[in-house]
Amino acid sequence: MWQTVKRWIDDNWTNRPHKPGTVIANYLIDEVLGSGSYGIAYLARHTGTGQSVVMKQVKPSLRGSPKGEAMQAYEARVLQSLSHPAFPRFLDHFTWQRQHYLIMSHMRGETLETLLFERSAGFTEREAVTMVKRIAMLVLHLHERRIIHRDVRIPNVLLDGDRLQLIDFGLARFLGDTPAYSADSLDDYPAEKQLKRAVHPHSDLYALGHFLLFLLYSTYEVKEGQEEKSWEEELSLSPAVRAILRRLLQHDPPYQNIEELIDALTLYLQGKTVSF
Ligand SMILES: Nc1ncnc2c1ncn2[C@@H]1O[C@H](COP(=O)(O)OP(=O)(O)OP(=O)(O)O)[C@@H](O)[C@H]1O
Repeated sequence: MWQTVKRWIDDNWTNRPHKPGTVIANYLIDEVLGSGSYGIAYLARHTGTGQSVVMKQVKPSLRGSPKGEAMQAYEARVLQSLSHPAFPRFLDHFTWQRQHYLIMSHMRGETLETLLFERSAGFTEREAVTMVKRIAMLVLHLHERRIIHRDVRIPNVLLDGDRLQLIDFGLARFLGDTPAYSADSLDDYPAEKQLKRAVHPHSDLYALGHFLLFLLYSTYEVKEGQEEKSWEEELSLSPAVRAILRRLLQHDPPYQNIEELIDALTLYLQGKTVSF
C-alpha cells in the first residue's frame, strides 16, 4: 500500500512541474513541454540573452537514484560530445535549490509523430525510404562517435522545413558502457526490450525498422470489418523494401552496421537491385 501512497504523493506533489513564469537560475520558464518517465522538460528563455532553450529537470522523486542526476549527467556528457546542427547543443548543467537541470538548444520544427497523426502526412514508399536514409545518416554520425541513441522514434525526429533533427538523448549510451544506469542487467526484460536497449548498433537499426513501418503505414487504409494481418500481408511493398524491413526487424539476419543499411537504401533509391 505504501507504494501506492508514495506514487500519489510523487505525481501530485513531489514531481509537480514549475509554473510558467518561474525563474530558475538564469532561465525564465515559458512552457512545460512534458513530463516523461525520468524528467520534466520546459521551454525556457535565458534572462540575459533571450535565447530560447529546453530545460530538463530531474524528477525530484528520482533524486539520488540511479535514474536521477547520474542519468542526466550522462545525457549532458553525450550532448557535450556532439557538435552538429541536427542535434541539440549542450548549453549548461547545474544544480539549483537542490534540483538538477540540463540546458540545451531548442530545436524548432514539428515531430514526425505530429506530421503523421495530426497533419495526416502520407509517404510513398520512395519518400519513406528517403526519409529513413536521412535519419540513418544522422545515426551514422552518432555511431561513428560510439554513441547508440536507443530512442529513434517518430516523436524524437523533428522536421523544420527541409531540416531534419534528432532529439532526446536521455537513453543514449557510449558503446562499451552498460545498458542500464543501475547494476541491473537486461536479462530480466522481454526479448524485444533487450534488443531495443542493447548498447549495440542493432538497437538503432531495429528502431529504424519500426520508423520505416510507421512511414509506410501512413498511406494505408483500413477497410471496415477488416481483420488484422502481418505488415507483410497488409502493405504492398516492393521486394527490395520488404527485404530491407525484414532485416531491420530481424526476421532475416540483421545488418551488421548502419553503413550496410545506408548502402541498401541507396541502391533502392538508385533503382538498383539490393543484394541480400
Ligand atoms: N532540444 C529540444 N528541442 C525541442 N523540443 C524538445 C527538445 N528536447 C525535448 N523536446 C520536446 O520536449 C518534450 C519532452 O521531452 P523529453 O526529452 O523529456 O521526452 P519525453 O519522451 O517526454 O520524456 P522521457 O524520454 O523522459 O520519457 C517532447 O515533446 C520533445 O519533443
